Amino acid sequence: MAAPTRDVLYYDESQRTPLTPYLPSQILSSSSSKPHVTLTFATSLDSSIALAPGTQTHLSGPSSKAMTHFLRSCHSAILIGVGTALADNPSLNCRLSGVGGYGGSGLDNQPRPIILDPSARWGDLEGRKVIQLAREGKGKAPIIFFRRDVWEERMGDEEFRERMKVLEECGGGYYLVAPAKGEKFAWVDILGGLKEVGIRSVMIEGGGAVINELLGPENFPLVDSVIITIAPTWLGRGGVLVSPEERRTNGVQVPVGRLTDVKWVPLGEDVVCCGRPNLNG
Ligand SMILES: NC(=O)C1=CN([C@@H]2O[C@H](COP(=O)(O)OP(=O)(O)OC[C@H]3O[C@@H](n4cnc5c(N)ncnc54)[C@H](O)[C@@H]3O)[C@@H](O)[C@H]2O)C=CC1
Ligand SMILES: Nc1nc(O)c(N)c(N[C@@H]2O[C@H](COP(=O)(O)O)[C@@H](O)[C@H]2O)n1
Repeated sequence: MAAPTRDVLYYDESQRTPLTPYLPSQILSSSSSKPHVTLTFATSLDSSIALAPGTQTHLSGPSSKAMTHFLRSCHSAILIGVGTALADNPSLNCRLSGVGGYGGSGLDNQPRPIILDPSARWGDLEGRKVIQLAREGKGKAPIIFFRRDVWEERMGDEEFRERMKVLEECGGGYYLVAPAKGEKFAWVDILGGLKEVGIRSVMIEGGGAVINELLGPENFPLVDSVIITIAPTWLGRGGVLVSPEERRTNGVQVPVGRLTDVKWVPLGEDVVCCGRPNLNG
């Protein structure tokens, strides 16, 4: 069945050009050990991505929302942490006119949702939008990254086996990783895993924990492009902050990171900041 028109987003051809230098190139060398990584999110003027932990806040205006969906159409996967999956119940598909399920054929240009859920917290798959959309042919089904030991233990449990069946029946799957620290995976392992399952480019959308990890000095070099929507609003204290851990050199506090090749693109009332990690700055 055709998608209702109100769901479909449009993003003008002329607005796409400024973003081109930050997008994954169509030809990625097979020798690259990781996919192209675009880190992207929407923030307030006081660096909050949500009003409070566990809640969803709409920051992007209509034009920057359409831009986000254009970005989704340019990547083979979208990745989020389970905190976002639980808080937002997101669709994680691309609702741009002309992509598969929204006027295009099959699942053309639909990204694969990836959820980092090391401890298997994301349950109730029947109630998840991403699962419904996969069944309706309007998006791909997710691949969940679990801790290997947690997955092995949980497979002893009937409810979890049923969950895996639901996932596989709608075309999704799972990938098992050994944690590097606590429940967390090393980002090189996550990106290596994505490459192994055939992902050539990934758009990492959040949430707070994921973004702050990637902005840290160890992981920032793994990021190829950063595309941030800044909305003209302050959310106030108590929100989900983008603020990576402080960094010290010889005991002196120094900036954590900086962008280079920067471009600012006004979109409606928002402004979009594009750049690449400045690894010398
Ligand atoms: N404004 C925006 O653009 C966005 C806002 N959000 C907001 O962010 C909030 C959610 O953020 P958080 O609670 O910080 O959750 P999160 O989405 O960053 O998920 C955190 C969880 O993901 C898993 N995880 C993270 N890094 C991992 C790693 N290296 N290895 C294995 N597992 C890992 C862990 O289980 C961790 O507890 C929500 O309120 C959501 O609405 C989320 C995405 C975008
Ligand atoms: N670009 C952007 N702007 C906002 O204002 C947001 N709150 C988000 N959140 C991210 O988008 C996901 C929701 O996606 P669907 O519309 O449900 O497909 C949400 O889970 C965050 O990752 N992004």
